[in-house]
Amino acid sequence: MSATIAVLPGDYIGPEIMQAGLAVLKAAAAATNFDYQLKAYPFGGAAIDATGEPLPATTLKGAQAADAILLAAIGGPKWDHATQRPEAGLLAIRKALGLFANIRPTQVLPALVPRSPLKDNIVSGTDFVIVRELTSGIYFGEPRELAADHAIDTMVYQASEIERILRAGFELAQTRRNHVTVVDKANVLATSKLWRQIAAQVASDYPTVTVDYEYVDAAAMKIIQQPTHFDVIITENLFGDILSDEAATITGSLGTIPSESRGISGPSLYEPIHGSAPDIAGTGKADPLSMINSVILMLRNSFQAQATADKIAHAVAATLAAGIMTPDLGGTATTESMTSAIIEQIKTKEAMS
Ligand SMILES: NC(=O)C1=CN([C@@H]2O[C@H](COP(=O)(O)OP(=O)(O)OC[C@H]3O[C@@H](n4cnc5c(N)ncnc54)[C@H](O)[C@@H]3O)[C@@H](O)[C@H]2O)C=CC1
Ligand SMILES: CC(C)CC(=O)C(=O)O
Ligand SMILES: [Mg+2]
Repeated sequence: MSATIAVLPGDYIGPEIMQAGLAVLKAAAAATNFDYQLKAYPFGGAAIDATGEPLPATTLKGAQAADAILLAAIGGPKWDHATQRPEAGLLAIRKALGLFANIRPTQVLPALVPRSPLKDNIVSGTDFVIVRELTSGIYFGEPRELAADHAIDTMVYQASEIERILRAGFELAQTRRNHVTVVDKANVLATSKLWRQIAAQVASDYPTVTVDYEYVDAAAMKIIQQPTHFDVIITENLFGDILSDEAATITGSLGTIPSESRGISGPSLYEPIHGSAPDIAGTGKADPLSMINSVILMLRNSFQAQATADKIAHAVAATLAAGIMTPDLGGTATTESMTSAIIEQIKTKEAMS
């Protein structure tokens, strides 16, 4: 049966990197007989322009009906003063699909060690995953108010929301190096104190997993100072948002990192962790790897299409090893030439096999 993929290209560099991801998917699927169909929907700023809403009902329905969702990125200055912002659509689709667990890998590929700002041997071997709670916390809490003389945001967590994300993280750790770091601000925040209590209970169900606790400020430092310490970091929505951009940077570039957002049931959503990069849109400088790596994650986790995913992963590694990379990694390739080089690798390997 053919896999149905909902495609949400979004704004600014979104359509540029989506085109790259889909071109690579097409080449790898042809080489491995992976059968799929794409259905594209407006989302974010593009949807506001087309329909007045960042998440039109047809887009949500299409996403719900798909086997997996590929999203590039939304938002940007064009909609800064619009009645509705594209980001509202992003929060709404995550909530509507119940995508509470956001998995953000941080892995320094061998070919990219010299491109990391850390560059030394602390970096090599860096391979950890941030498990970010995605549908609660301060991005969703009420009351929320913006007045001339004050503003309010509210951080709320239900115990059940904390427990399910902790369990997702512990389960993941069991498939990796059996180590969890719970990141919070339990010296100040009530929500974090509850996280620690529940983490201690959940940990007792996973005796093979070692656990440590870090305050978020210290964790931010340790990610730079000792990134190989981490295996699975579990944290709440806001902290995970911030720490994952920081962690991405030590891999060489924010422009390479994918993510998966999953719920209890229904399709997962795969997207780069970065935004729509309005500063480089239309220049050919957008790194397509974040989108291509999101395609790889989708193939592995939603479709168990390991051969197709491996085909792309090997082509990416070979392309980087040949020194072909976009300016964010210090190279001179364009989005298009990088994508073509990866497709060429897929076809060359196919011809040889
Ligand atoms: N999931 C999503 O769609 C997200 C959307 N946003 C939205 O994106 C818009 C822009 O936000 P920014 O704060 O500028 O963050 P951003 O992540 O778009 O860009 C930050 C920096 O990273 C660079 N960058 C990002 N992706 C890149 C890529 N693939 N290749 C090369 N360089 C890349 C950009 O050029 C920029 O210098 C905002 O409206 C924001 O709300 C932000 C984060 C996530
Ligand atoms: C609208 C934001 C919460 C998007 C973002 O920065 C992210 O998900 O990483
Ligand atoms: Mg973010």
